[in-house]
Amino acid sequence: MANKKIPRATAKRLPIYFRYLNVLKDANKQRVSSTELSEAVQVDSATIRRDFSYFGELGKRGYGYDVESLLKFFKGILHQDSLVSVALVGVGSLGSALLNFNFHQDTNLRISAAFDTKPEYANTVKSGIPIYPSEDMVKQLKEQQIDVVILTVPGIKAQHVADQLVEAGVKGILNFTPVRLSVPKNVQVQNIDLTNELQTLIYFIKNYTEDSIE
Ligand SMILES: NC(=O)c1ccc[n+]([C@@H]2O[C@H](COP(=O)([O-])OP(=O)(O)OC[C@H]3O[C@@H](n4cnc5c(N)ncnc54)[C@H](O)[C@@H]3O)[C@@H](O)[C@H]2O)c1
Repeated sequence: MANKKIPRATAKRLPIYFRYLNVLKDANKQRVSSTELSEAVQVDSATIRRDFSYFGELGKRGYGYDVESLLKFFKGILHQDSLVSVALVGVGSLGSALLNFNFHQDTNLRISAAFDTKPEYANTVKSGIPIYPSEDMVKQLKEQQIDVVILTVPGIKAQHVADQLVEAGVKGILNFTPVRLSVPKNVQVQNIDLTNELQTLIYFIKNYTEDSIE
């Protein structure tokens, strides 16, 4: 069931559900109704039911959802039951901020290695994370069996680095550069474009009244 294809929009909402379920667990709540969940995560209850339906019967009509079992289920689906090591390439302004952030709370994600071309960064430690010279990148990624990389190099270097990441067997790239990367089909790229996000937000503010938002 974990390998079943689900829509991308549903997949993007799973971490939101997971985060809120953790909040409920910390508050010792044993069950949650779909209305309560809907209000907390700001996703309408029909969408939640449809999202959950991709995974079979997760709740009972009139009972709602059992927090503990739903949390256990999402942990498996989101691979949160084991530590996931992530690497970061490009320790500049944005890269340094992300190293410092390092996904501390409530996740199993850790940046465990960083790479940069600047000789002065080579073999130093920043925010507790070792920085390796980029000549060692392919070897280190293979040795440390890192599948996921955060890419924060200048746009002009992005495709070249992406090619090296593919060579190293990386399966997913969180791409902060403005470049649309060309990678084989078995490699997933998630583009984070802050300008785009901001423009979308402004578009929604200008074009949707409160009544028309789903
Ligand atoms: N700074 C922001 O707020 C921001 C926001 C959104 C997106 N971005 C994008 O993120 C990327 C990084 O931005 P920045 O402001 O941190 O840039 P930056 O110039 O401060 O940092 C880039 C770092 O990448 C390193 N680098 C260059 N080539 C490399 C290579 N081949 N391998 C490994 N490291 C290499 C550089 O030495 C440098 O330390 C850019 O593509 C930028 O467009 C930045």
